[in-house]
Amino acid sequence: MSKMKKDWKTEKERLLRLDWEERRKEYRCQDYIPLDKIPTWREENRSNDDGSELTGGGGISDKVSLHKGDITLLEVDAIVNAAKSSLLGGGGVDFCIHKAAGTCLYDECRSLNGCEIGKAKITCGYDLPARYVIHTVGPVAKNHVGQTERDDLASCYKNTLMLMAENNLRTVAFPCISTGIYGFPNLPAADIALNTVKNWIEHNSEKITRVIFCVFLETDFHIYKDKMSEMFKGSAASEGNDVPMESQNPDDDGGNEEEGQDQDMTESRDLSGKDEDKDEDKGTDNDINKEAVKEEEQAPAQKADDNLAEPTVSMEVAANNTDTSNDEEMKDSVKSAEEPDSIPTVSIQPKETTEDAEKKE
Ligand SMILES: NC(=O)c1ccc[n+]([C@H]2O[C@H](COP(=O)([O-])OP(=O)(O)OC[C@H]3O[C@@H](n4cnc5c(N)ncnc54)[C@H](O)[C@@H]3O)[C@@H](O)[C@H]2O)c1
Repeated sequence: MSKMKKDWKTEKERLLRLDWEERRKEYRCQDYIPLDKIPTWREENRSNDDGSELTGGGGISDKVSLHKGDITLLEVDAIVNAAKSSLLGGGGVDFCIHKAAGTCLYDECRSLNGCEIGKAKITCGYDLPARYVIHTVGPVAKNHVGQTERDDLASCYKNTLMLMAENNLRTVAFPCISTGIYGFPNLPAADIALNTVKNWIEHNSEKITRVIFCVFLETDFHIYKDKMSEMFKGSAASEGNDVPMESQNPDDDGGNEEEGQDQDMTESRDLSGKDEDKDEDKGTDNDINKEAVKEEEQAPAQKADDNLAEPTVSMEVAANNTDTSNDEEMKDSVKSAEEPDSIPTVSIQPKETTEDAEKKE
């Protein structure tokens, strides 16, 4: 039975008025993960192997978590989408978020007129357990990481956190931005993510309760675990004097911020076309980062409501989705995801546009 088409503005207003209890009745998936089920780094790593108390990093280790799993299940103020510049959905985590949020997310994204690399834009979370989605566009690195790519990736994390603070949101989950299709090597990406977030929390700790690094690949889990163990090891006496995070990648400076650079949180690269080799979305989706996609585990099924079978969306399926720069195809692929157990693996004939539908009413 076709569902009544919801107007995203009305739906957004209604949902954002609800408290958590009422919101929970609206989640598409009932196996959501509440924040209190995600331990902080300190809670999870009470002591070192030799039993010594893990300290250092001051309050930061009480404000960050490492979580391996599907970001669409996390019940936080906002989850971050590694989006494409059109914001009209695609594959990977972008596909999973749109699929779990429903078509209102797509409709609101269309009203945003895209997003520049390194910048961030916010929408409602709709059917997700997260109240909001912050969409950010990472750099296309294709395994080439120059200063531009490092700065752009750092800007994704900084601008997302800025947007969180501007909207008085306090709990956020990040995927490993740009490390999938956009081909940013996992190690330097993790360095940049952890150092940028750490620097931001050090200057804004009263504005944030929790930052969750939500990894999906086993590779990333081990990279983040090692780096976070390093970052938060040390005596109380050296509080705030964390071990600097050097990339283990010899030819990478790890994106460590210059002293004082982290004061300017709104900085993102000037996109006036100065950077000829910047190749935003053209052909990027053909550069599927085969390594990352090969290792992908099955994304946990999104439990829709009872009468929908539990489609399993693997990164492979998501990654092989036809590029949906054509917004109608994306809309259809999200819509069909709401119908019983259909996961689009081929491009779908564009149906009527939103405007056509409205004309009919
Ligand atoms: N054909 C397409 O249009 C197409 C195909 C694949 C990906 N994409 C996406 O790729 C571009 C962004 O590249 P990217 O490397 O920043 O993102 P990405 O390719 O989605 O990978 C980013 C990270 O997210 C991880 N991930 C995947 N699913 C989940 C999940 N459910 N929960 C948590 N983490 C997850 C993934 O393993 C990787 O570590 C955008 O165009 C976006 O649409 C597009």
